[in-house]
Amino acid sequence: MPGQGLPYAAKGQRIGLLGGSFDPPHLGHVHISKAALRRFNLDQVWWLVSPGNPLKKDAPAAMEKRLAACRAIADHPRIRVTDFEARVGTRYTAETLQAIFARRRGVRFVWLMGADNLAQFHRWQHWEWIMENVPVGVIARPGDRTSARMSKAAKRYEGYRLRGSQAGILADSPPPAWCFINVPMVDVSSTQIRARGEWAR
Ligand SMILES: Nc1ncnc2c1ncn2[C@@H]1O[C@H](COP(=O)(O)OP(=O)(O)OP(=O)(O)O)[C@@H](O)[C@H]1O
Ligand SMILES: O=C(O)c1ccc[n+]([C@@H]2O[C@H](COP(=O)([O-])O)[C@@H](O)[C@H]2O)c1
Repeated sequence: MPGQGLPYAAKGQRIGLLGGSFDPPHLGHVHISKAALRRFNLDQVWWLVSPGNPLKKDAPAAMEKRLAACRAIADHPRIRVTDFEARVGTRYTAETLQAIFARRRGVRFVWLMGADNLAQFHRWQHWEWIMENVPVGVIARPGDRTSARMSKAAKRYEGYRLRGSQAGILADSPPPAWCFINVPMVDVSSTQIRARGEWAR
């Protein structure tokens, strides 16, 4: 089966998947990727540049523009950028994960997201399947810690939450397993950058 732009990973490696609109990418993405590499004991983080978030009504900037900006800012040997979702024709994370698992057997994946996404995770297609099929690492984000902790997904899977001190074993933990890590927070968002007129769609 062709890789379709999926980075290489050896069997047994621990890979964090950071899905995002990256419209535009910013230092918050770099910061949480580095924090995830360290705290979740990962070998790589792959940025999955989304063709378009199914819950966002406005289309993002062109894929080529976002990919180029991601590659420029993610200048780190263990962060890889891919347009895999556009190549396989999916924008739903559950489908993306199935496609990745089929192409990279024996690799240990962790789904990464900021706290704002945990707060609305129960609106994602097949969200319970996601929780039950991949460990999930959640990274603190300014303003979203409480709503994330009180969210439907957090409550439903509270019994499967690893403490922050156990973050290093998340990738090796059979799902459901998730972990919220408190890291120094970087208050930047793509919305702010677009509002300042520094990025055109
Ligand atoms: N500053 C940040 N701190 C923590 N997580 C972040 C931060 N910025 C982005 N993320 C996380 O990175 C992932 C991709 O984010 P995305 O590309 O949507 O950026 P964004 O800044 O949230 O964009 P927008 O403002 O357009 O919604 C999401 O899981 C999001 O929660
Ligand atoms: O699968 C879904 O239903 C779903 C709903 C909302 C968001 N997502 C994914 O969540 C990731 C973060 O999206 P965003 O726009 O907040 O960067 C990105 O990979 C999206 O495809 C996925």
